[in-house]
Amino acid sequence: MTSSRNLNRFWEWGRKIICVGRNYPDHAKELKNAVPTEPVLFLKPSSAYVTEGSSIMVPFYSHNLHHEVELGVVIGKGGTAIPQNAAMDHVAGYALCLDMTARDVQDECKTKGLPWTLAKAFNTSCPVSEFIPKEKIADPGNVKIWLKVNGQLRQEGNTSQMIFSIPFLISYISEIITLEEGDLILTGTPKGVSSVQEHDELLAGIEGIVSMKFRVDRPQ
Ligand SMILES: CC(=O)CC(=O)C(=O)O
Ligand SMILES: [Mg+2]
Repeated sequence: MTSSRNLNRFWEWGRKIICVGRNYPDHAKELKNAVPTEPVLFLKPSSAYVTEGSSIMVPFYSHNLHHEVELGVVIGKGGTAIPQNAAMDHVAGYALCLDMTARDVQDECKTKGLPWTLAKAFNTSCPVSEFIPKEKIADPGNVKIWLKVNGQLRQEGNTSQMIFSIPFLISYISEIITLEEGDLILTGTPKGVSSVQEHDELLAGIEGIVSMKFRVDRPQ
């Protein structure tokens, strides 16, 4: 069945944003977390989306907002318990994404054993690039992603460093949470996460494929 909605604007669909944490060993280590043996999952609401031309807003309750550059996978065909060998048939394309994280709040949540919602799911916590059709990335398991703050390189990694591959993640997630057309999976961040301030300019890219620019602001 074909959909009347256009996946080129997947962020308007209001579907799930499923995030994978600690999927790069060097990032797990920089935050002194154990390297996971099973994917760490959390969710963002669709109100977290922000696209170029709008600003990333620092949540009023945070004083340590971090960038996390990640490859996003846009689901084109839904499914439950999708086998790994069929997983890529469910992918419509990709997007470069930021998993903006209120690190001070996340640290407090971890200490208190509370969920990460305030740290990860606030408005504008998921900046995204334009939609990248599947054919434009021949091997999503081998692309370079990077992020600069005010012209300074802070993050640079390759998706080949991911602990859990995209087919594995689609299969694993879909056994627990049914995937729907328009869902987005954030696949985790490489090392180099750091603080951003009001008025900073974030420039991020997938080498040779896409780049995107966002400004950071604070609500008045
Ligand atoms: C510790 C984290 O915030 C995990 C995360 O989001 C990641 O990408 O890794
Ligand atoms: Mg992340």
